[in-house]
Amino acid sequence: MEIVKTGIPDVLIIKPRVYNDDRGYFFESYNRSDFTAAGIGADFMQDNESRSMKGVLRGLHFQKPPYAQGKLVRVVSGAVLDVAVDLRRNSPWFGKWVSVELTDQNKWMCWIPAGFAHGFISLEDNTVFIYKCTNVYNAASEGSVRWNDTDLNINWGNIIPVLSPKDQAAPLFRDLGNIF
Ligand SMILES: Cc1cn([C@H]2C[C@H](O)[C@@H](COP(=O)(O)OP(=O)(O)O[C@H]3O[C@H](C)C(=O)[C@H](O)[C@H]3O)O2)c(=O)[nH]c1=O
Repeated sequence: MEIVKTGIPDVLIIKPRVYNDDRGYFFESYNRSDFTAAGIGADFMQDNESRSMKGVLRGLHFQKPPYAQGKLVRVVSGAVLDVAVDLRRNSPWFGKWVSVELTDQNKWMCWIPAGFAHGFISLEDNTVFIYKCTNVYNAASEGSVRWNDTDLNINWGNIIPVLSPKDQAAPLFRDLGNIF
């Protein structure tokens, strides 16, 4: 596998080695020793899956400490533009964002450490998004930030987004307070 640093060095793109043959393909989607050696979450505690029609935007979400989550995300069907926002106040990239297109064709994964808000917009119908989390779900610890916050100025592309009422009403970045 190839590990690629993004514009925020702690957010990594993992490009797995895909073995194609007449039957189809095979690749290792997770390998504890290789991923841990690359600095990617040691103990994952929960796996999640969601399916989204084209335009669905889920995010930007995080869980507050002590339930902060690192996420190893990928697409098994369809395509997303995946976005991570640095919420770590002492980070040189505080308030900065990176994005990467994850598809069932490139089979890329993205590692988003704890301390980031995460979200994606689905680029195709029936996009199935799966991810490993380094902590369990804790509803009371959930936090979010507005997808189109002008201080963040995230480029989500040209698809008109479809959001949950919760995400439509997410707080502004400037109102988040000191979380990480
Ligand atoms: C996240 C989560 C949700 N739920 C329940 C709570 C709701 O009744 C229902 C849908 O939750 P929500 O609308 O928050 O789902 P998404 O909008 O896909 O949330 C995710 O969106 C972005 C992409 C993320 O990075 C987070 O992992 C996660 O917040 O599932 C659970 O039971 N367990 C969970 O871990």
